[in-house]
Amino acid sequence: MSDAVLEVTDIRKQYGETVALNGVSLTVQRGEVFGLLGPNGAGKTTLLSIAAGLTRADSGSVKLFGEPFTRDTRSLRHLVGIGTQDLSIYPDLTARENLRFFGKLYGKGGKTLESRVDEMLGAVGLTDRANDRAGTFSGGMKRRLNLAVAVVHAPKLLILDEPTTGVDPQSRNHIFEQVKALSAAGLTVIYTSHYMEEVQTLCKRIAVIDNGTLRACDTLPNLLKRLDTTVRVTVSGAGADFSQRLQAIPGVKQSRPTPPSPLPEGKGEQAREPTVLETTFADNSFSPFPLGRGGGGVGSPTTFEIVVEDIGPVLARVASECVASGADLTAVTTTEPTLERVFLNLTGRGLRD
Ligand SMILES: Nc1ncnc2c1ncn2[C@@H]1O[C@H](COP(=O)(O)OP(=O)(O)OP(=O)(O)O)[C@@H](O)[C@H]1O
Repeated sequence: MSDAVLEVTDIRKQYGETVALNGVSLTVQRGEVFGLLGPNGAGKTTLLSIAAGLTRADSGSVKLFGEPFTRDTRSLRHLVGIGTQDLSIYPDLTARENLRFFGKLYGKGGKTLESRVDEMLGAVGLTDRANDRAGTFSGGMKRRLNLAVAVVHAPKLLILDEPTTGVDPQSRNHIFEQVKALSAAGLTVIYTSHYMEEVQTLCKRIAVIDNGTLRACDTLPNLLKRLDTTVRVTVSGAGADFSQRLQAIPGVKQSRPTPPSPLPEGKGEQAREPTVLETTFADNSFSPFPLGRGGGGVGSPTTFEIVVEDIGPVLARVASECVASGADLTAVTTTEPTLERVFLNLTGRGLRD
């Protein structure tokens, strides 16, 4: 049996002139927490809504647990739970009534539903407020209840569209921990958020969409490998040709005297955006490159920026070049690749609203 819980193939969706999805295909595997990232208006909610059977695609197909799934498919609906970006809960119902309502909507009832409702209230920390109207809740409590109603019918696939937006750190952490617990219990989760650290921590694989198109879909380590590393090398007493010497080191893709920040911007997957490992040693006495201390050392320090794919083999050569050119190596600064930089590399820095 296939391990694919959700397979979307070549999904297209247009709202008037706006192309929300322009042929998106992806597969979510059983048991994984799958991250979906994209700037505002990228098409995430539209995709999730089609995947959950709430919106009809113009073309393309959705399979849920290997079965064709559309807005008209009733039999598979109970397998999916969706925590919508705009809250689904009813403000005039109490927390308990909301949970009962959504449970019944999916065909649950009786003692099983009542005990599930109690379980969910406890899981999201709302037992004490069970009989209060949801409209009286704080933003964090509403978000927690929104999560509970998404899973009250015990779905097999949980889709969460920005579940922690607009909540305080306590509620955010609570929701985050609940998602981890649900995942540990075997639920497959699709998680979309603008908080990169949430996605980086939770998700096994991550898709990035932009302008209705899938830009990348891979594991976090593989996404991070797309980035080059930029190393800032500060030396005193460097000769005029020092940048060229650095450029000549095997593995150095680019070298130049200190450019203005920010780092050069890559475009799409063709360009690998430089990133940096923050490891600065400003004090020469702690320099890990004692061999790099040449006899020169005169003049004010100059910083060069080099772009490398793999920092390891290059650093020793940088130190050797300092010795050879009689310069003092005074600092090396690098920066860790992050999901945020991968995201910006894939989607650009232009504002989207
Ligand atoms: N019901 C609709 N009618 C018209 N246009 C829509 C509708 N829903 C979405 N759109 C448009 O489709 C595009 C994709 O929107 P969508 O909400 O899917 O993006 P998103 O990635 O979820 O954005 P955000 O991060 O802001 O929630 C946007 O240009 C949006 O304005």
